[in-house]
Amino acid sequence: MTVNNRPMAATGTRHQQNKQKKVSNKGLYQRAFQDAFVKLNPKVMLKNPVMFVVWVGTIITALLTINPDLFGSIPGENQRFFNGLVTVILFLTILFANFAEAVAEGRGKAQADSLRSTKSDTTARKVLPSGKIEEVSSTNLHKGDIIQVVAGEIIPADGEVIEGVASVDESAITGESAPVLKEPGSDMASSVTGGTKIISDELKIRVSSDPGKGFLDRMIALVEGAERTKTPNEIALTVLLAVLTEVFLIVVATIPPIANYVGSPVGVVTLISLLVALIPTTIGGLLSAIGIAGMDRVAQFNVVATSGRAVEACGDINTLVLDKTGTITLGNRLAEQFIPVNGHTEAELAEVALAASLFDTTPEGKSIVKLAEKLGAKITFEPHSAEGIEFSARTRMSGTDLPNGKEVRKGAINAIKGFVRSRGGEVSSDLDDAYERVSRLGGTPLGVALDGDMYGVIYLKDIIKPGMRERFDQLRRMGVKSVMLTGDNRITASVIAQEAGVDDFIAEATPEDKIAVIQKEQEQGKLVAMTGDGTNDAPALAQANVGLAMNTGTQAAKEAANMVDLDSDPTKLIDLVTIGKQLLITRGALTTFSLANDIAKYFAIIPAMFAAAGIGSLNVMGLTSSQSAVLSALIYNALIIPALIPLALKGVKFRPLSANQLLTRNILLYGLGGIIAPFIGIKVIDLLITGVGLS
Ligand SMILES: Nc1ncnc2c1ncn2[C@@H]1O[C@H](COP(=O)(O)OP(=O)(O)OP(=O)(O)O)[C@@H](O)[C@H]1O
Ligand SMILES: [K+]
Ligand SMILES: [Mg+2]
Repeated sequence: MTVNNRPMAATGTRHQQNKQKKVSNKGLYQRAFQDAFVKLNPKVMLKNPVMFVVWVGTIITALLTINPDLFGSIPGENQRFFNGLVTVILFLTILFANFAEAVAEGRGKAQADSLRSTKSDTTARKVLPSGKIEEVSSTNLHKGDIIQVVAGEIIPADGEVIEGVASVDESAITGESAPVLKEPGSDMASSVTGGTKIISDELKIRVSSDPGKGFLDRMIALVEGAERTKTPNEIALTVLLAVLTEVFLIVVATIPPIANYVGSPVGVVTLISLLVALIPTTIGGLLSAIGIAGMDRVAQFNVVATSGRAVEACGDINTLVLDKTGTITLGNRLAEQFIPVNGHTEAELAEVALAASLFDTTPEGKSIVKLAEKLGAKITFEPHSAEGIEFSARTRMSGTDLPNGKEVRKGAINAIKGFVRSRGGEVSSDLDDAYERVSRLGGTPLGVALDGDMYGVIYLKDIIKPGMRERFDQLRRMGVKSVMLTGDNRITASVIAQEAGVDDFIAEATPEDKIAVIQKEQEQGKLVAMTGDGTNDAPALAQANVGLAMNTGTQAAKEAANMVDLDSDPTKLIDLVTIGKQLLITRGALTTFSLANDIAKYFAIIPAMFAAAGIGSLNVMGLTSSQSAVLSALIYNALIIPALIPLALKGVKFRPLSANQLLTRNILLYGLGGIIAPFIGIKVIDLLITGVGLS
């Protein structure tokens, strides 16, 4: 199964189509072709040691084309036409490698252009401390400034809404055309992004980023690859390839004395050809393209990664920490039923539940009000003289302080039990039956109390997202353990955990528990990924090796995380793990293939070199002539790069197997394939060039 055609990734697919529309492929290749020449600059080439050796080799063979006797003359060797052909093939090898990188960068560059077009310098209306309004350029807005934006205007900077309610079109950033409601206070809806457009009403916004440091600026720099630095894995592989190149350089340098000894002197051009054929040009030429394509694939899933390192880390994740509500379940928990206890009636419970939810703006709160009103409950106090107590993850309760001094609360069962006892009440024995009944259905039970008097339980119904079990099974096969973290009670947690098929769960978790769980895993040497959206998730997101914040989340969460999901779909972490693994596997597979190729090239060129010494029996491939053998090996060596560009960009087909199974499979496929393919390829090229009379 590949990442791209997975049916679950419905949002990803939709946005992929979206992005593809913005980026035309024709322009992409044209630009990449130009960039391939720009990258010939030796300063750029130096970053890639393998290709730099080819670059130096090309210059030498070019000189030897102009003056074949530059390094003295060897009979039958110094031929201008042959040298010229080698020069052209080596030059194309470099060009193909540069083209691979340029194509990989292309989509990001085009995306950056389209983002930049939404980012125009506008005039912003800054609200001065005196209350007066001053017009300033949006480039002069700083953190902490207060600005006013009205319908039809582009929001000039990132910020938090402090006044007003308005709908905002965020399609410039998310590709999602449905407008989003923005209002102050709530975690989900109060943060706005510069470059998005207000389509109704007006907002007062406190600017949260300095000029050039906004979300859009960061995103442009990221997709453009300006901030791309090699990841630790990539550096390690580059060093390995450089060492291999050096080893082959030494090996090739020892050939002339031996060749002279056996009476078959070898020319410089043939030696350079052998060197280029043996050094790992295939993986050397495709390495950065693979990394860039990984970042790009993440971007196509509408996720912004702040570094290639984060994308790679996804591939090495051992433990995935997810929260329950909204991640494993659909999360629109709606009140389904009131279950009275302690001798109260359903109507009494509905009335207290209504009072406790009057100021609760969460979807849960609103749904409780709706159900209570449907059952005929009425408010029996003056709302203006009552005070709403907001829900917090720490208290796990919300409610209302009534004008008559009484307090109504609703919340997690243990929290409500604590509240009732603290008000001198007793927990009635039928409460446990009620909450267990709800929990066994996988629902969230909320206890309702008025001071020390327990009224009953609200059943908040939640549904597990379809296909979760398969996704966790898949993760398990990849060796990734899933842990569900929830503020909900043990029974509900275990029911959902079992049904969804997670490996482990932690119930009644506080924000502190979240970070502790991650630390504990990391102490055992595990790499941990986590999703979250709230300010109280921020420390855990920063602690995790991969933190995926929801775009609807708070600024704090987004800054702490190293990835932001623009669609706010937490299950995307599963796709990211797949992309990360695919990136690592693709790199491994192409390295294996590249190195395995050497065997055939060796058998093609070495016999050719010593042909004059009469050891033609070495010519196991039966190639036509010495020159056609060298040229065929070099042409194969050059053509294999563009031939593998699609694989480097798309990634090796990914199967959810354990690391060991994958290794065995890939060594078989890319190792054996890498040994066999060039024997066939070189032989075919040899027949072709002999046919057209090139040699
Ligand atoms: N609006 C609310 N009013 C009162 N209590 C609530 C409200 N929302 C949730 N609760 C209770 O608080 C508990 C913790 O909720 P919270 O949303 O913080 O959970 P969490 O830690 O994010 O985990 P998850 O979202 O996965 O359940 C809930 O299980 C529920 O019992
Ligand atoms: K090579
Ligand atoms: Mg939650």
